[in-house]
Amino acid sequence: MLILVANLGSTSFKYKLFDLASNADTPPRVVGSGSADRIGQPESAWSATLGQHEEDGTLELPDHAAAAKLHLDLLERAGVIESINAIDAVGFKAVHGGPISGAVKVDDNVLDTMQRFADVAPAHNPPYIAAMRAFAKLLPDTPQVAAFETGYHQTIPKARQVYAIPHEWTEDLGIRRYGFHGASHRYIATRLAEIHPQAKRIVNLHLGGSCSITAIKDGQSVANSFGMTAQSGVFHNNRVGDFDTFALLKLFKADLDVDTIFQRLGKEGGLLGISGVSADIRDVHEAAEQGNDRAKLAVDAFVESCRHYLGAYLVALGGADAISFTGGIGQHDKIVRAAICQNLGFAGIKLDLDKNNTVTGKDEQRIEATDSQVAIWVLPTNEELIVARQTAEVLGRATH
Ligand SMILES: Nc1ncnc2c1ncn2[C@@H]1O[C@H](COP(=O)(O)OP(=O)(O)O)[C@@H](O)[C@H]1O
Ligand SMILES: CC(=O)OP(=O)(O)O
Ligand SMILES: [Mg+2]
Repeated sequence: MLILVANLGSTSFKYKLFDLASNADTPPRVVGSGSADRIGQPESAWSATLGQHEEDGTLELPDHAAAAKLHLDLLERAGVIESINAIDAVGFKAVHGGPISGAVKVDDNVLDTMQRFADVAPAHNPPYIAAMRAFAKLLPDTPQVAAFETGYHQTIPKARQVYAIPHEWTEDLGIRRYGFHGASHRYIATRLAEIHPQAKRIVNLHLGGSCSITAIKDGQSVANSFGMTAQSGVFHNNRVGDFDTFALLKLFKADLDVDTIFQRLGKEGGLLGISGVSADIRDVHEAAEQGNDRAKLAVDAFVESCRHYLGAYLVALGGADAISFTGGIGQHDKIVRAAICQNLGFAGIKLDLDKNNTVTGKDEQRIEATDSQVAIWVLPTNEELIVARQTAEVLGRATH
């Protein structure tokens, strides 16, 4: 069974094409994969692995649709599949389904619900809705599954779900913390259970275009930094993160209308807002190195934002056996990892700077000092594998 999993990140397009054997003991095989970064920027670097063959290049003015088309064409051209009609199902790492959580077959009700929540998921729901519609046109008979990110976080205790608001808003309108990045946090929890089974208390830092931190106890999510929406918690590439709701009153009084305020908080905040340079941390570091004070402030504030939740979750878990870094920044940014781990010896967390500097980001590596009580992992995430398994499950096929 060939399952294509589409991961439309806030800054990237990623996909994997899995061949899932009917035998549950055979692990899914990736027959093709690819990515494109800097979606929405002038130029994107893309790469693809198509069987034994690798290719890369650049794409001008990339959006998710252009990146998806490029990769589907490459799959056909490289002969990995004869035509896209060979794909048996498409799984989406969907984000906000409001009351719909976990994995479900995409139908009009799912699309309508995603549309109703598009206002609170502006960076994610619109491109997913567009992609689902585009695939339905291309492959009208191929089933689609949406694996909503909130599913993994259903184990978060109520006291960490509620906002301190009139309770009828929570009960009647569903205004509460949901948590996102469920596929990634679930993958890391599952993977660490295999390669580091002694680690029962884990803080996983998924830092990418969107950033979130999860406290994991015995494999389950018990806290996640995202709230009602994927704009909250640790701040993001260009989205605000945690913010004081009453500060909005000052913005209204400054004669800004609601749409403008939310547009700017959702597109001109985060790393971009503070630095004024870029939403991509690679550019922000470069500017900071050249002496740009706002760029340096953006990196420092980002690190503080991460340490805030790391500290909170160490308390929630009563200490950690392991912390792990994943996502584009988590896997590749040694400056951020080192700054987050600085002076945490009191909590048993000590980084080995040499290991931190030489880690590939593509392999599973440990970077703690020999006298650290807490393991520090850098782990490539594999959200697509989780979504492929969920897709097969929804469509009624047993998988490994
Ligand atoms: N080699 C790198 N070094 C440092 N940061 C990187 C690198 N590659 C990507 N990033 C950061 O990771 C972000 C993308 O992370 P990713 O997890 O792919 O994002 P998303 O899924 O949210 O689109 C980029 O915006 C950039 O800030
Ligand atoms: C919330 C979420 O899934 O974010 P992203 O796709 O940007 O990583
Ligand atoms: Mg992502």
